[in-house]
Amino acid sequence: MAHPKVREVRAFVLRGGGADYHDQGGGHWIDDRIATPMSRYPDYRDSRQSFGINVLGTLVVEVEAEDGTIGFAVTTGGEPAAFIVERHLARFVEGRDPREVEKIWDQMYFSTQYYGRKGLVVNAISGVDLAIWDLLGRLREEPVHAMIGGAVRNELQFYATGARPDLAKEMGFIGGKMPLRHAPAEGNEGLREAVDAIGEMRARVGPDFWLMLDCWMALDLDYATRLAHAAHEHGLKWIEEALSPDDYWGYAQLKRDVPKGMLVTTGEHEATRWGFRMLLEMECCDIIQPDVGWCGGLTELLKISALADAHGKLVIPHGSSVYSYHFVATRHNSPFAEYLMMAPKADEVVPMFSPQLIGEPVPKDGRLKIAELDKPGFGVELNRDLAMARPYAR
Ligand SMILES: C[C@H](O)[C@H](O)CC(=O)C(=O)O
Ligand SMILES: [Mg+2]
Repeated sequence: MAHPKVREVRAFVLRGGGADYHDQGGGHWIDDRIATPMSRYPDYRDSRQSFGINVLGTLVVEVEAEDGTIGFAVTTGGEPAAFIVERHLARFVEGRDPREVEKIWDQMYFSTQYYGRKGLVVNAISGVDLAIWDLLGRLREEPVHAMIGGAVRNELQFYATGARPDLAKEMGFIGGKMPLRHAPAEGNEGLREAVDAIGEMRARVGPDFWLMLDCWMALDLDYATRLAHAAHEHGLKWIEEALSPDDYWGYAQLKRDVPKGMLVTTGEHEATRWGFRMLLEMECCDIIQPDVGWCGGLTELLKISALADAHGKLVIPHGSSVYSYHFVATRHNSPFAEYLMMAPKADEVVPMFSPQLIGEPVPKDGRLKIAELDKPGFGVELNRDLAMARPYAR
């Protein structure tokens, strides 16, 4: 059957929120004091922007077919990722049938393996892969979830990440994940403050609401274990990304040492089936949290998810808005999704990738009907009123 080939791949850079959700203005909870691996340096403790968390900005990838249909995706990676897309990856997509997602992915990954494998390069690959899936959906007039097996439920349920799990509860979410503010360099006093903050939040949300803690790679094994035990009395459901993503051994030990009933989660900074194989085979966690815009795209997430399923583990993707929702709809081992509270005070539900996407669905009462995803591709449009640069146009 004839199918339009890809005419051109284009990579743009955009600033200000959106897919680079850490690129927010002043006063946003996400740039408040949050524990990070850089917290060991007092100069970089108060704001993650101080050490450059938002230097990259958003990457927009467009893939245009010969008939003029354009698929697109947004992720992080900014200008360096735009270079990789235009000057390296585009050659494996242009002139190709977009249905060859496997071959294209394979060629993008193995041609960059000598300088890639994780991080920025796989981030760039993810952007191209998602844009191809969006293009395929538009060409076939099918939502992405229908092309990857179809929805297994009628609606998605969400937990919310943000500074105010108490408000998330009022908004109908099934749980709230709060950021950890203090890192090991701040000593036992910081640990006590962290546990008190969890206790205070528990008092506000009551005994049954899921309460989780995001540690953004800030801890060492000893501190994470002590924190987990101290937080257990406040019914902490899971401790997330406690350690460096490279410390598989530490995660395996932490999972053995946390109090019974507390879950260990990680994986938002992990990539590809090979990275997740380490987490799964070494029994590092209970839930893996790949970010579809960083882990290798949807083509790779499907493999990661099958691997997790075979290990009896849940896949709850990190953030990623519609790019996650279409996936979560289709997998029994993804029973709920994350919603990142992008309102500066975490006090209202706003589109996660605002202002970059138009028509981005948001949870209502902590839920989203799959019918809202029933549009071609990922079902969103790019806000073309925003200033986009194409630094590496060919
Ligand atoms: C709140 C966390 O520090 C981070 O910004 C987001 C994240 O890790 C998550 O949503 O999970
Ligand atoms: Mg996290």
